[in-house]
Amino acid sequence: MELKNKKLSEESFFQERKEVLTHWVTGKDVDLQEAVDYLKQIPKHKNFALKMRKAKADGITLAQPRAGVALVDEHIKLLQYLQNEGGADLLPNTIDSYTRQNRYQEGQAAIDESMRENRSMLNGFPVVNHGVHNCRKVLDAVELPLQARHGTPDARLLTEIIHAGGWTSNEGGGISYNIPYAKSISLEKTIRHWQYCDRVTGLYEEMGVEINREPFGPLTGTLVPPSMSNAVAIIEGLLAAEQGVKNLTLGYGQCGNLTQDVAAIRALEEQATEYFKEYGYEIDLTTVLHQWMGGFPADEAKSFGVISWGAATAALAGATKVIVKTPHEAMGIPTMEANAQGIRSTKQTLNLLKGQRLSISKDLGMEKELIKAETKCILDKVFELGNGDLAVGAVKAFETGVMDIPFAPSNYNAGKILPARDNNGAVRYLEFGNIPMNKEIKDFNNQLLAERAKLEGREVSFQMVVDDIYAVGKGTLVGRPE
Ligand SMILES: CC[C@H]1O[C@@H](n2cnc3c(N)ncnc32)[C@H](O)[C@@H]1O
Repeated sequence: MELKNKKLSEESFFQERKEVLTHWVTGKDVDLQEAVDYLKQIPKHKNFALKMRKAKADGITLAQPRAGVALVDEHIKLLQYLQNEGGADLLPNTIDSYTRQNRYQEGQAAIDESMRENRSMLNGFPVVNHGVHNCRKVLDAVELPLQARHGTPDARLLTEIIHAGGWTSNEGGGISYNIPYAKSISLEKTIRHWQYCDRVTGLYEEMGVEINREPFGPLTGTLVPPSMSNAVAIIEGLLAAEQGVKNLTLGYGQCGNLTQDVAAIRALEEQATEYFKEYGYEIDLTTVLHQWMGGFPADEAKSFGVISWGAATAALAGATKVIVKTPHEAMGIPTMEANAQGIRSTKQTLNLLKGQRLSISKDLGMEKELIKAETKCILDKVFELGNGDLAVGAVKAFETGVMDIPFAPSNYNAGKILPARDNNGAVRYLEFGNIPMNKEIKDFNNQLLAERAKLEGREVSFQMVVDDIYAVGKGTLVGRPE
């Protein structure tokens, strides 16, 4: 399987598709033309791509939770509650861990057990087991667009089923659903799997159905420097565009310093637009900010502080969408009620900030240019490593540590990078590993960390990283020495 960043040919795609649809019995219900006809009759207010485009045009930030349980009827009740009591603008279908690993047999066993126990024995909705018609049943039961949110390295059958089932958005990507989610699956494999997923989206677009794609921005969600996550987002956006994807939401995980987070979202949108233009792709681009993805305070009142801060950051950045956390984040899967509270808290803050934006200050402008310069250093090297082929370059970039995600479980990740916060809480590179930043950028990062060390009366060290990882859960942003 020679990997290249080239639109899959009809012949090779449909050849592969025959096999993909046999991965589980529910694949037999996927019929492309029947699905297109079904998708074309879905009311417009239930199309994810249309709703994202309108939100961007209206300059508003939409709120979307995560949510998923094992059984169809309970899942419907949950989504209806988040729609009606939470006030969600978009609905998720968070998919369970068995499905994410293509372990459908165990998914079925857990469904059976959930029915016996009358409670969800899965941490999400096992969409492959439930199949196309149950996806449509879920869509019929709500008044909002639906998206699949998961962490699936091989999402080919999942993608076929959700779109035939009327869900008009899919999260993920060959890098963003591998490096943070898997231990020993090669990037060649997952980038190729996600070229297939994107080609499915491209095919629907060519047949007149708009489908939204959203690479997974936050990655490990643990102090990921904005330029590294923006580089991954832009790469996955370009790979998707080559397969015919037209409607893209690029994402970013909130780090906590307002200037840096707003700068990161603005840099992402501007730089992605520059790359799409340079490579000749017409993309309907929107952005999403994920509320803080790191450790949360256990105290529910404190968690609302974190949630509201994420909502405010998304609004002031002008992000098209914000992914909502809940006051149960420190415990695990939230109850329906806690999930709805997270949405209501978020919407209250979004409404208070409606129309407000962080004005372009000197600091904001400088931070945005820094992030774009750092991201360019990375992407230039990726294209060089691939001799111009982005897919090949991405694989080689991880092999050589040119791209490196902090705290990722994957054996394909170098793990030489170390992040830490500067005195204002902005995430900086403490160790660059093999990441190809120029001297000016390295000196600037080192200087900011040295300033923190001086203030704290300690050396720049790994202890800062550890302290920053626990800080938010303990109630601060910067992990100051005790
Ligand atoms: C990406 C990780 C995030 O997804 C959340 N999450 C994972 N599975 C579910 C789920 N089934 N329902 C609600 N939230 C969920 C988890 O709490 C964490 O905030």
